[in-house]
Amino acid sequence: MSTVVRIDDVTKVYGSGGNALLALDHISLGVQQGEFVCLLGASGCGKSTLLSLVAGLDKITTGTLDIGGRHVALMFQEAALFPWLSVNGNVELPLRLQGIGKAERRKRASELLDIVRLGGFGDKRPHELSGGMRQRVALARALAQNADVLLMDEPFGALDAMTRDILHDELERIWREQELTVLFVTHNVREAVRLGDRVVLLSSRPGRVIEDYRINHPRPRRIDSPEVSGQAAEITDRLRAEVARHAS
Ligand SMILES: Nc1ncnc2c1ncn2[C@@H]1O[C@H](COP(=O)(O)OP(=O)(O)OP(=O)(O)O)[C@@H](O)[C@H]1O
Repeated sequence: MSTVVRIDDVTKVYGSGGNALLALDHISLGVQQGEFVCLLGASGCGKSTLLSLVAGLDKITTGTLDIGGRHVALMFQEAALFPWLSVNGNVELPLRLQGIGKAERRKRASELLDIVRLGGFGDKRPHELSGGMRQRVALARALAQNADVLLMDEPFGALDAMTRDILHDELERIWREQELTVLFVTHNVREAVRLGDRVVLLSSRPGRVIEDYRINHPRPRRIDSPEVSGQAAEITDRLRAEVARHAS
């Protein structure tokens, strides 16, 4: 297995002088090809910061971060679809930016919408869709970028539990079928254990890696299974201890 994302001793400081804020403190983390890694931690511990550094949206302060020139696609809690474009138009946008011609774009968008089980919805506008459907479109649009690594920042955080549960199943299926590498930020411990091959626990700010759990329960997992619940309880205890340590 090859390492797709290599983060070595990375520190991130926002601002400077008296306003300097240490967000990430000597983080080291490797993500292997095809791995599903969840980043978990208390609010403000730097999860989104780490994702934006991997995405190249911001610069590290010290250390090294190497993604070997690979392409990344990002997905956020809000689908951030263009409201004036149809579903097809939104999914086709990255294809258009890749210089793919109209007929091929339409064909590919249709395949991608089938993958996220939205076949037949291509002519709808984002406002005509539910929150879960909009996240499916956002996922199709991310897949259209043909990226090696999918970076997801609480993509299901705004959805109701049932919709989230269904999208966990869908994401797991797509991750396997498309052989994706996923780095997934959440503060939902059960969600992390439901989805991850690994759950990387960050300390309260400044973020440091305090545990790297390997989750070996067979897939597909149920979020309410005894295995997932048991491991989530163990990780929650560790997280609580960390938050309490930080607060004292
Ligand atoms: N652009 C920025 N400029 C200054 N400070 C920032 C910036 N972005 C984030 N921070 C600070 O860095 C710290 C880490 O923020 P970040 O959003 O990465 O945490 P998080 O773990 O994703 O939080 P949450 O779970 O609440 O979304 C916070 O204290 C935040 O206020």
